[in-house]
Amino acid sequence: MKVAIVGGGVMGEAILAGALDRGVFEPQDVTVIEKVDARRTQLRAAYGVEATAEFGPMGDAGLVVLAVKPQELATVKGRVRPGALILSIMAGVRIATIQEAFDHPFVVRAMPNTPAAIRAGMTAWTAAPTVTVEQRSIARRLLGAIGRELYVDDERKIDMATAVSGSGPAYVFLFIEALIEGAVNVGLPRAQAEELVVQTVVGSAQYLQESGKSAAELRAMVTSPAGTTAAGLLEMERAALRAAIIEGVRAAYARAVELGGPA
Ligand SMILES: NC(=O)C1=CN([C@@H]2O[C@H](COP(=O)(O)OP(=O)(O)OC[C@H]3O[C@@H](n4cnc5c(N)ncnc54)[C@H](OP(=O)(O)O)[C@@H]3O)[C@@H](O)[C@H]2O)C=CC1
Ligand SMILES: O=C(O)[C@@H]1CCC=N1
Repeated sequence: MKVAIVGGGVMGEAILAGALDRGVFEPQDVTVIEKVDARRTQLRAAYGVEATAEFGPMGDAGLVVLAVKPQELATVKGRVRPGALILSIMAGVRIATIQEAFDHPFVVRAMPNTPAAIRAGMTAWTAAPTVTVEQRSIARRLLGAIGRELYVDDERKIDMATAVSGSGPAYVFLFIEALIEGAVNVGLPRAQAEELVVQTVVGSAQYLQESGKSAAELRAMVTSPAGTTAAGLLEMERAALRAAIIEGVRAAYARAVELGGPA
């Protein structure tokens, strides 16, 4: 099957790399449609795929991945062939908008995240009711190649997932940056601070995944009576860290809905 990836940026490349690595695509079947000349050169050299600024290859593809920014959808002028699957990862952009833009019924909407670049992504996805069983299985295989995938039955949940797992890596990186600054603040050299913090975050996430316990239970296990953690947590709660995160997710969700335009 011929594949066209429209937009060879951060996410377009992550999907390409994962799919090639897992044998979901073969390089000779893939064309990346990318307007930045230097990116086309890089992608050709790194993955052995075709890369062009022309939209023509969209018309030959059985699978068209839309990985441009939501605001750039209007600049994508290609036509898709009957029976092809369009898989969009654009934040906020609704299935109906894509169906209308390309006059095409078969649309999957997915929300991956940047850890997809190392096949550790989390993708929520859904499909228009018209999408066939075979097309759904192509989507599942592709998204499974870049990490975990979760099918959701309601398109509104894609906007919710955008605010949680799509944007989530940025929240986690902000927390990591802050924890490193805290470590430096109490006197640790930066390189040691980074090593301590990164493994703490990786180990905590892994422990949560493998222990079968909830985050609240695991947090309680760290928090000794009258100990250091209780002192630290009290200050963070006083600074409304928990409320700030909840409000942040709500704002990201509102922005995803707004990007989709009026209902
Ligand atoms: N980054 C993230 O964490 C995530 C992003 N997404 C979604 O993925 C999409 C892509 O994001 P991301 O990869 O970060 O963005 P990037 O800006 O890295 O990639 C988009 C690329 O497409 C190019 N482009 C724009 N218009 C066209 C066009 N008409 N034809 C060909 N190429 C074009 C852009 O060029 P130029 O830079 O010159 O505009 C850019 O190189 C967005 O819709 C975003 O909502 C989804 C999940 C996570
Ligand atoms: O910030 C954004 O709009 C995109 C979507 C999810 C992550 N990045």
